[in-house]
Amino acid sequence: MDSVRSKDIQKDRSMDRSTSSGDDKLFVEHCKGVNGLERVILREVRGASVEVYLYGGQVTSWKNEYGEELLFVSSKATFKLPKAIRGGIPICFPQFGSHGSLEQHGFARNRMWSIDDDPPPFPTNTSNRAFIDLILKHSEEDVKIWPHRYEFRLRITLGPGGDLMLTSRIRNTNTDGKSFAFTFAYHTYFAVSDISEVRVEGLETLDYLDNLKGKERFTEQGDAITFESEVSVDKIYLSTPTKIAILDHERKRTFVLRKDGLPDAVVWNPWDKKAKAMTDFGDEEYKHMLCVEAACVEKPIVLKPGEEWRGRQEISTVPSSYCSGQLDPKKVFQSD
Ligand SMILES: O=P(O)(O)OC[C@H]1O[C@@H](O)[C@H](O)[C@@H](O)[C@@H]1O
Repeated sequence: MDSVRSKDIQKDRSMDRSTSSGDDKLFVEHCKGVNGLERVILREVRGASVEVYLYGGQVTSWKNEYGEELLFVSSKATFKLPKAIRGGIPICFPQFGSHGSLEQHGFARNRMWSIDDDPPPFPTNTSNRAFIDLILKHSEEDVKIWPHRYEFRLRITLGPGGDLMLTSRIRNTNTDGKSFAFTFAYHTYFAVSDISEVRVEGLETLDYLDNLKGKERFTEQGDAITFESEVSVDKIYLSTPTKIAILDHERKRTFVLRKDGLPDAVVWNPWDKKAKAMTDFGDEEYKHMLCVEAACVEKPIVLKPGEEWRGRQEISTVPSSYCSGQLDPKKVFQSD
């Protein structure tokens, strides 16, 4: 679907060569993580870092230049196959949630991904040195549950300013002429000081499907979304703007999420009852996390053989000591 111009191809090739030089070890370190699982650490000169597990192709840590953790990972996360790691940024593919016949959130989050040493050209900003390319392909086992061949390439980049970018490129490699359809999400767990101090801006007045009410469609009323009603929240906002802001008043920090190719956004917090029912989640941890997920759920993406889809999420933080009215996500970006 996306065509890449030859100029971009040349630029990318020269960049890909530069990333194999010795000093790039400063930016990309390969090591073992919890339970001996393969892990990659991306570092930027000012001190920001990102950790990625090949298990699930999953980001499990994103720290700013002061070493503060910006993502939530449960203290009870197992880091053990076949359970997905609870926290960070699980990849939901080829199915979001229970919207289909596959296991919840699809299988990409509990498969072992590989490093993609020779990714096809990729138009990127040449100042980005800290990035890793991962790939997941169909296995003969998976073809039995989802009868399609695909190549899923994931580039994870830590920008010089500490921004975290994830770009997915999914290609239909079926040889039987069949198209396939999938739904998708970057299931990002943001770390927050106290859920009752958090507001989400950019989703007000939109339609959403309520997962807790049989996926029925409603329209969000009122101002920005807050979490004080002492019940779990599990909503799929439809056709959302490309920028969403998550404001943590207590910590005076705003997360800014930008997305492309992903029209929907899921907001999830399990609250206390569901938290207690999850074996890999602490009873009180719901207070310190909020999932805001760039997603494509309502209208599945359909790819013909040879076609490729791209979906991108970029997250960054800005200090927030704003008061209401200044919280327009566009303004947050302009000050970036
Ligand atoms: O426990 P899981 O499979 O990781 O899912 C967690 C939650 O993920 C959210 O994205 C879904 O909207 C919720 O319905 C779900 O409960």
